[in-house]
Formats: sequence, structure tokens, C-alpha cells
Amino acid sequence: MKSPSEGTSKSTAKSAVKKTPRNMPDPGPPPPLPADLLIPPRPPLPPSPSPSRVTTSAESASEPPAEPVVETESAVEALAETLVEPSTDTPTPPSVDSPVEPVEPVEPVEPVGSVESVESVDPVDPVEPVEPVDRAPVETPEAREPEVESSAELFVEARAPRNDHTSEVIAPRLEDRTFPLTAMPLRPMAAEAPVALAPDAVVVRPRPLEVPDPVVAASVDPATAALVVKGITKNFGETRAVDGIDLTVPAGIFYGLVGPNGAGKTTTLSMIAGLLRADRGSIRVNGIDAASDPIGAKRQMGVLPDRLRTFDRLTGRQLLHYYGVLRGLPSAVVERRTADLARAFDLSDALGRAVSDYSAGMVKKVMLAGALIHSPRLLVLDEPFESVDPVSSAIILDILSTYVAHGGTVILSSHGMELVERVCARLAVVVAGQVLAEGTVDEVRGELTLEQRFIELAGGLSDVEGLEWLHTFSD
Ligand SMILES: Nc1ncnc2c1ncn2[C@@H]1O[C@H](COP(=O)(O)OP(=O)(O)OP(=O)(O)O)[C@@H](O)[C@H]1O
Repeated sequence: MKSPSEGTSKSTAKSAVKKTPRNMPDPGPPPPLPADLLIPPRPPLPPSPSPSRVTTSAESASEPPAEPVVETESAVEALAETLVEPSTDTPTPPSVDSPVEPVEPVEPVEPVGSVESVESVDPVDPVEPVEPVDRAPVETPEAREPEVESSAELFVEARAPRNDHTSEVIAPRLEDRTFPLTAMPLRPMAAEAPVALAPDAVVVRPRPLEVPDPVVAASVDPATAALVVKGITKNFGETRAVDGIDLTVPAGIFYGLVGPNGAGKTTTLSMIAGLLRADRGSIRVNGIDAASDPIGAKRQMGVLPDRLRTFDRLTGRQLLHYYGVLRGLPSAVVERRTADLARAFDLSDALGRAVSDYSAGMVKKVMLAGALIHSPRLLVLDEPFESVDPVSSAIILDILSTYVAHGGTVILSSHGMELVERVCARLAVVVAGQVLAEGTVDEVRGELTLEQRFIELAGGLSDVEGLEWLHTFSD
């Protein structure tokens, strides 16, 4: 899921840091990070304007450049997932099953993480102590390794975005969320207010359509669910990004979250992952209430965030090292798993190179490897297949399918309807921050393909007028 800022964020970050030469030898394990990496937050942004269905060229031209909107969450994610220093000063809590092996201090090999490279990073909240959690290990060979609960650094509470403040509800709530699948009445779309157009305006005219009422299939037993989300809501200024979403995700399945751009998928996943705080509602991960035990809930999860910004001056090996030790794994285990994951994701040859030199797909893969390294019970993956080539997609899918077959749960967002149709046992269609359909793929799509159903729920296709000049060719 991209934001207006995403296209520029990587290049900005890249330009702000010194590149590591591509053929530079692998500098080995990562150094500890300087404490001055943490930069004070920026002042709050003004509330973003309400979206309009019609955009005139004049309006577009006069609009200021889009502000990066969720740098804070990304930065917190980056900090929480990768770069909180594995300091020997930070006490690592004892595991239920076995003591945590102390992480070996590592020697700096090069300056890491200049201030410019993390300019948007907000300070991290104080680390909360980790409570040992009694849980049955997943039946995998990895699970038989010394079970080490995470160190506290990973479970840093996310901060609210800098422009986050509550506001009035601007979108009417959908009234009936439990309409039977078989008899869906259609209701007309609300009429739009007339808009004064410039003569050369580009007009997107929605075709006449009817939007079905929400569809929610037979419910799953929340007692055994890997994830139960109830009524979560999130406002960004005057924008209601998520509007009372309910989800129940059974354990051991792929669960898809689909919806048009700006529907609220990333915001929802960010709240589930603990990177954003919900304004309202509750989240339970494997029975652990995320509000009362955020560390316990986060311990259950591996997260692939929506943005691929990370501490990309580290090599792939260093990055995975941090992912692992911050989850409390002993160095030897991290090393072994790093090699396994790199082989699986076809990154072995790239492990010694700086992540800033990776392609987008490679960054996604190394971050996905980082989300897996502590063998979590729930994977929260925001568009895991975006930018990934078909061969790598098939490999990732294979890895995840095996994970799911062994009891792991994956909730993922995707714009790939065919993939969701093929892979996910259940899905939710989110439109304008609300779940319009939920259930098995068959239940949601009905007689249509999932793509047709998606388009229908998303408001149908639009006819575009005002771009005739595009067909005149300037040469
Ligand atoms: N930090 C933020 N500040 C202000 N508005 C935000 C912020 N994050 C998200 N939004 C807004 O919330 C709404 C939902 O955004 P979100 O990123 O969750 O959508 P999405 O479904 O993931 O979209 P896409 O498929 O395009 O990635 C959008 O209107 C977006 O502009």
C-alpha cells in the first residue's frame, strides 16, 4: 500500500545516506547503534483536506506537495522491528523454558545510521518489561530450538502519528453488517454535492451502480481464533481511516484483507501489529488483549509493514541479526536461521551487501525473512507480494503455506484478487474504513469472480472524461 510519500521516501533516504559499495566485503555482525539516532518528533501537521471525487486540473496544480503521512509508524516499526540496540544494558527477561543467552557485543565496522538517514524517526517510548508467556510451541524443528522469549526492545509501544487527533465522524456508518448472503438487497449510492468545475476539468463520472449492503458470513469461534478485532476505529485529523472494523481470524489459515486504495487496510494492519493505537475497539492476539498486554500480543506476531523503509545501511545479514537478537534469540540461532532464510528467499549472495543496494523485491524479501525469524504464531503482512517477481512470489507462498500448514496464521493485504482467491481461506473486503463483506472466498464472491465482487463493493468502475488531449499526441 503506497502513500503519496512513498514514491519519494526511498530516494530521499537513499540520497541522505552514504552508499556502501556494492562489492564491499561483508562486514560481519552489526555494531551497536548510537543513542543519538533518535530524533525528536516533528511538529504536528495541519489536518488533511477531505477527499473529493472530482479533481480539477486547476485544483491539482495549486495543491501543495503531499506530506509524508505515516513516517512515524514506519519509523517506529523500523525501530521496533530492526534497530533498537541490542544493548547488554537492557535486561533480557528470563524465558519460561530456558534462559536467554546473552547477545555478544559486536564491534562497529562502519558508522551506521547517520542522523540524516533516520531523520523522520521519533523517539521511542520507554521499554516495557517483558512478562514470560506460557505457550505451547509450534511443532516445527525450529520450535525445538531453545525457546527464547523476546527482549523488551521489540515491544516498544507505537506512538500516534504526528498529525493524529480525533475528529467528528465524517462518513456515515453502514447500518446493517449481518445481512444474509443469499438475499442481498441493493441500495443506491448517496447523491454527490454539485461541484463547480474549471472548463478544462478532468471529470471522473461514476457509472450508475448500486452498492450492496455489508455481507458477513457465519462467524468463527473467537475462543479459538488467532486474531479477534472488535470495532477498531482510527481517525487521522478529519479523515476516518478505519470505522469500526470487526475481524475474526481463525488459526492456521491465510486471511486476506482487500479493498481499494485508501480503504484503511494498512491502518487496520498497523493497529493489529501495535504500530498504531486504535481510537476505539479491541484487539486480541491468540487470546492476549493487546491493550492490557501489548508486549505479550506483539510477541505473538511477525510484521511486514507497508513501507520498506528500514535501516538500509546495514547489510542484509546485519539487518536479520538485529531482527533476531531483538526478538531475544541467541546469536548462534540467529546466524543459523539467517542462513536458512537467505537460502529460502534466494538472498544468500546478497547478505553481505547493504540493504540500500537491494531492489524493492529484495528489500521485501529480507524484511519478510526478518518477520519470520522468531517463528511467530501470527504473521501480519502488508502487501507481501508487491514488487516481488513471480518466482520469488511462488517461493514466498510455498514458505508461508508450509507455515500455515503447521498451524501458523497469516493475515495479509493484497490487491491481487487472483492470489487472494487462490490462497486465502477467508477474507474481508474493506471499503471506506468498513468491512463490506467477510467470509470464505466462496461466500464473499458469490456467483461472481472475486475481482468482479471487489469492483462492485468498491463502488464500480468510472468513466473518465476530460482527457481527450491525451489522444492528440504533442509531436
Ligand atoms: N498518518 C496518516 N495521516 C493522515 N491520514 C492518513 C494517515 N495514514 C493513513 N491515512 C489516510 O487514511 C486512509 C486509509 O489509508 P490506508 O493507508 O490505511 O489505506 P489502504 O487501504 O492501505 O490504501 P492502499 O491500498 O492505497 O495502500 C486514507 O484516506 C489515508 O489518506
